[in-house]
Amino acid sequence: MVLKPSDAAEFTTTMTGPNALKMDVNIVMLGTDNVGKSALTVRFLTRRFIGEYGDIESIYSHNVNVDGREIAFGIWDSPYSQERLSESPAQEKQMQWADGFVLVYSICDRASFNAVAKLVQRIKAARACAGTEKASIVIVGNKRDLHHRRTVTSEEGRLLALTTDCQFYEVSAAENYHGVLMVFHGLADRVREARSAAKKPAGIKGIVKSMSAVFARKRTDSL
Ligand SMILES: Nc1nc2c(ncn2[C@@H]2O[C@H](COP(=O)(O)OP(=O)(O)OP(=O)(O)O)[C@@H](O)[C@H]2O)c(=O)[nH]1
Repeated sequence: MVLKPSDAAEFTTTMTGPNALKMDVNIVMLGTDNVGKSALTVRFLTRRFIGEYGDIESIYSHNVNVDGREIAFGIWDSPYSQERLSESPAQEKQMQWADGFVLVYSICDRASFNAVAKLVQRIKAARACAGTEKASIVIVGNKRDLHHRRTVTSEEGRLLALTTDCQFYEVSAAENYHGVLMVFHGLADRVREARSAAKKPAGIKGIVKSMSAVFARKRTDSL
């Protein structure tokens, strides 16, 4: 099913608990032009690589069953525009809607890699500012089949992911369905973990806080 971005607010993000058997995951695809955002999306949705994708902005919905758990993916794929990579009302809307982000660069295009590095920081800052749960981000180096034209090494991609607490995959939307599947399933796992962590009490600080609350209540009770 394809929705228009204007339907984004109506596209529910309900979730009945981190261990529920059904889970909704909204994903935004970001990256500079021609890196393969649409190719990755279409590969995941249809298992096919069709070569040319046009410039239509869409939100796709796609249900899959992973290890007995149903995941309802919403995937927002928009053609590259400078506006989407910088602070803007359009980006704000995507930030609020998204549970996770797939940040795509081409291994043959260093500028696209640099743009991903900036995007990671921007997303983290926006989430921290909004006080929402930790951003779940997957960094994807696409066009692995074009290794003879590579300008970004695998190590650089891996290091960026390691230092920014993101997941990392190098894939070829053109040649390998399984790698693309791993990207989306991996991101769904991260989203589930982030939701579980957000529900847990805040470690030792949380325990001290709740004990203080109990003792404070006892003191007032005995007065
Ligand atoms: N060789 C190769 N080409 C790819 C791969 N993925 C995408 N392409 C090609 O790269 C071009 C751009 O792909 P798109 O999926 O349209 O890229 P996009 O990031 O959505 O681009 P914008 O819509 O401009 O933002 C197309 O010609 C694709 O066929 C890949 O893994 N390998």
